[in-house]
Amino acid sequence: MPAIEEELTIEEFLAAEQAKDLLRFTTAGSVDDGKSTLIGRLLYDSRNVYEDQVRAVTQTQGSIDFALLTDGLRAEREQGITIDVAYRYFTTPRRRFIIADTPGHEQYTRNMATGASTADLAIVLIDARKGILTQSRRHAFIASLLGIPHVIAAVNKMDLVDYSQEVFLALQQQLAELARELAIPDLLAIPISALEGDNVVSPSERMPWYDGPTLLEHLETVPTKEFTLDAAFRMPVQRVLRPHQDFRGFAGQIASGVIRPGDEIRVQPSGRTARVKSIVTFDGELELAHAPQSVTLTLDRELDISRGDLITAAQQTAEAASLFEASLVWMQNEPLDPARTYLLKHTTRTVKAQVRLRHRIDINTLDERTDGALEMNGIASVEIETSQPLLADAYRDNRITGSFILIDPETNSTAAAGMIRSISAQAEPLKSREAVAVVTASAAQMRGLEEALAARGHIIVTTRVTDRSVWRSLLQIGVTVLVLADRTTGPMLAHLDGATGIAVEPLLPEADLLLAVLSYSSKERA
Ligand SMILES: Nc1nc2c(ncn2[C@@H]2O[C@H](COP(=O)(O)OP(=O)(O)OP(=O)(O)O)[C@@H](O)[C@H]2O)c(=O)[nH]1
Repeated sequence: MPAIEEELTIEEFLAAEQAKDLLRFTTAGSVDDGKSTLIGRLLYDSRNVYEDQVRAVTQTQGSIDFALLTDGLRAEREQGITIDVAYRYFTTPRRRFIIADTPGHEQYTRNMATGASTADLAIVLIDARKGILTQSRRHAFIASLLGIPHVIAAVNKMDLVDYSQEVFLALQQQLAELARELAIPDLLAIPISALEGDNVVSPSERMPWYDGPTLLEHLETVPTKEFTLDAAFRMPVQRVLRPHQDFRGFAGQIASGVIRPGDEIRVQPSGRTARVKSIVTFDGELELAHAPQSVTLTLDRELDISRGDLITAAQQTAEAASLFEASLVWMQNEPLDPARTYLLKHTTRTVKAQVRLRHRIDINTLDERTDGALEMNGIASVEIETSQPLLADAYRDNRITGSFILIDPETNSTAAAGMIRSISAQAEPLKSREAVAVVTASAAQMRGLEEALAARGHIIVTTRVTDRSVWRSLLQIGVTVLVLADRTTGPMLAHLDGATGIAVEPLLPEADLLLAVLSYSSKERA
């Protein structure tokens, strides 16, 4: 551990640590490429291991087994972690780091997706003797799929190729091509020897031809906040706070962007705007807040805001959509079943979702395949339709409002991680009319449907199932009438169909709730 410098009190030391910025990174490599050795070397050379941990892995001849060091640390961390990713923390004078270390070679994709979902950077290990293998391509592909902005290709075991510049340059060129092919914006190749310590923390004397940064130097200086600060302001509302009559605040974690008192915001889905009056935190009011801080906003006017709403920059709003294209990384044993309804958790909301498989991606060749099922560790392009609209962005614009997880409603376990690729322009399965009347038995169902319709710009006339005369007259004046019926009221619709000349057109035939459009059949009109 780095020694606490004499002149600092413990409080000062902790405050200094907190003030340092944080880089999250993940590591990927094939078996025996040297991932454990590299992490051990990185922690040891940057003085982030305790002496007793070092003593335990020092061999009789005095050399340290770095892989064993990592495995020891890994075993300590693995207890109680359900998914197979160990998060390891270390710090240098310039930055704090969290490594999402993904051991286990079987469930690589799933683990990598879990570990990498919040990563700023991925280290892909390559054995200098073997070159770029199918697995290296796969790791780089997953990094690009997950939108990790920075990739280090650590060309390891340079000691076994005599620290050859030619070997490295050839690999560097192939890696640059791979980066172009996968649209990875920043890929840096670094020649290292994890075992000997070359270019990991200290520059290598055996590779004087290399004039780039060492691995740690690059980790310490690569930009981290570009996404969260440059992106449009987004804050999903977690709670509405109303401790007394005079205070009403909206609490949540800022997903992206910055906010200041006086900024104009918009609340979605209602679309209403207001200005930020104050930004309240435990430590007092702020003049500026940014992702990923948790804050409470107060506004200059009363707006009806509830949990699950999204506060955005007034002019840069998210899309309200219930139909979109996404990439999925499948994470559970049972393959995707398109006939089932899954739960979809997106920021602070959970809704029901239907998933249609477009094609799977062969992760080794990157080919698209329309045969076969989407199984554990598989990646696919899918179309998703949700029961209520999400307030979402494309993943490339926002990694938080652009991502979601699918939950298996039977087991409550995570079925898949998803990234929104595009929000469909045809997210308009309802007939576009100026007004829509909704007939429903329950207020709870009503609220969900109202939101969905409002988000699509419909005007809503509310009526009850029993108010037949009301919706019949609405039909007569040409208003689209939607009926949201459940299993008890559903049969009533079937009865309608034959007896009254009103056509019933189910919109979501598979859903638990029957959503149908009513119109007079042509027979009746004629
Ligand atoms: N010569 C040489 N050997 C290395 C280097 N890095 C790792 N090794 C050796 O390669 C073997 C595999 O290393 P590990 O660190 O266990 O590799 P790994 O299988 O990727 O690690 P995990 O999958 O994380 O367990 C070990 O025998 C290491 O000593 C290197 O830079 N040079």
